Amino acid sequence: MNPPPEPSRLPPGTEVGSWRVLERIGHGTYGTVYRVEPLGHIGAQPLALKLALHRADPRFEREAVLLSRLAHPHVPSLHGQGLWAHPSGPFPFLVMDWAEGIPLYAWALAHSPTSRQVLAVLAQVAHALAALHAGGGVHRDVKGDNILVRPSDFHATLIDFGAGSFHGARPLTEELLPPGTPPYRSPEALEFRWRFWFQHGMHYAPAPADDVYALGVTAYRLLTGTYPSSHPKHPPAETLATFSPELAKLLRRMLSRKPSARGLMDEVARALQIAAERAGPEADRSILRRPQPSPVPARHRRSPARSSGSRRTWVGVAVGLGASFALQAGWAAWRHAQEGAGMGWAWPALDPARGDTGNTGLAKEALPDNAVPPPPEPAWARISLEFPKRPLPSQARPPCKKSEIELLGGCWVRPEKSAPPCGERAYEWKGLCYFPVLAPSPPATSAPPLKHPSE
Ligand SMILES: Nc1ncnc2c1ncn2[C@@H]1O[C@H](COP(=O)(O)OP(=O)(O)OP(=O)(O)O)[C@@H](O)[C@H]1O
Repeated sequence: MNPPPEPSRLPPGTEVGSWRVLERIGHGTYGTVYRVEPLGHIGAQPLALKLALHRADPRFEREAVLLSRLAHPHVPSLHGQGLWAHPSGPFPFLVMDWAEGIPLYAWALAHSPTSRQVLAVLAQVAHALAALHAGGGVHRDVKGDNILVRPSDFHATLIDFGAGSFHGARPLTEELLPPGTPPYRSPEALEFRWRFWFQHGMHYAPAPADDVYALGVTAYRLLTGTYPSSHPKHPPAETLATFSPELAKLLRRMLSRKPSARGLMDEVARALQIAAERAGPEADRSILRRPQPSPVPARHRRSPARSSGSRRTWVGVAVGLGASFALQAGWAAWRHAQEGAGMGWAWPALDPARGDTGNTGLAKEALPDNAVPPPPEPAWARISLEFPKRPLPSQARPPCKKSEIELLGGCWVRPEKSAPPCGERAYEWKGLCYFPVLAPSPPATSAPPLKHPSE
């Protein structure tokens, strides 16, 4: 007898609930997605069936609840859910609308969209998120990989609500932070982790403002090919100067450190839509250009492996609400600014064709015993935490130990490799990275063992 197929490798023809597998389409950290058709309806409109990779994964129930509550043209509708029987135990699955399209960053690379088209796509996603927020939900994993754009008409669909949550949902993990993808986490979420590092039972309460921030990061990466830094002077003035003031303002607003300054998703959606509708003819130029070949000093050339597939470079877009909109070479300008600053030739830190594979944050304990931990965090360049003006609540105060450094009233350690980007766990101060030294916990409490920040 043949062994039963693995949930990640169902052959065509396999029956799952009332659906038949036609083709395996894609997979993420938690699920494999198949194109399916309803049993007994050969040739019917295909649907997407997402089958859990882990038995009894609670994220699937979450995703089903959120999808069933939302009826929106830019969100797949739920058609059904169930459990796929396997000798090792049941695997949850859900069936939803088939979303034709390719992930956002790959779409931009393949289709060289105009500024207007980019704005329109972002507006569609923002409208979908606004509907979710209006119903008391949050997505918590907004990023380019979770936005599919249909090449024929640039219709966008927001997918993967498995990391989402809604009012009244119980936390699925013991982690301080909910699931998410590191570069897209809001500053307040990162601060929360540091503030409550020691405290058991604390959970960051996800808010719509987190999704607004993540959409800002998505837009930023789409437009510049890189992630924003939380450095106070970021985005650098020279980068923003290459965008129209209106777009720069919108980006800055979505990426504000203060959640209330970002505006509601509904407002963001309307601002993006108005910008897309009213932009002048300059907004009809492509946001992507091929770089002019220029002599590159051999020592600064990228290795063939890293440069393959990224021979297009990103330029900024300039669109906005006013009469005059101008497209300019934002990324190129940024790159030249870097060169001018003595940093040498640099291709974008991120390959625009590459997504943000995987997310993190679902603690192992939230998954049943057959679960493997998610893959390591992907490379997330250019993230650093802004240095706090006062010591953190759980941070050691002076006198600091000999190996520590006293800065702004707190004790810090500098890792050996301390050049920014410092990552989401270290703070940047005057071009170097620091970890706060945690104060010893009071003897009376039963605090968990000390974790080193780099763990
Ligand atoms: N409704 C859909 N229609 C068509 N393709 C889809 C649909 N939903 C998901 N996909 C494809 O399947 C892939 C994996 O789906 P999804 O991102 O939901 O899985 P995941 O395991 O939750 O991912 P992650 O690792 O980001 O948590 C997507 O990147 C996309 O290519």
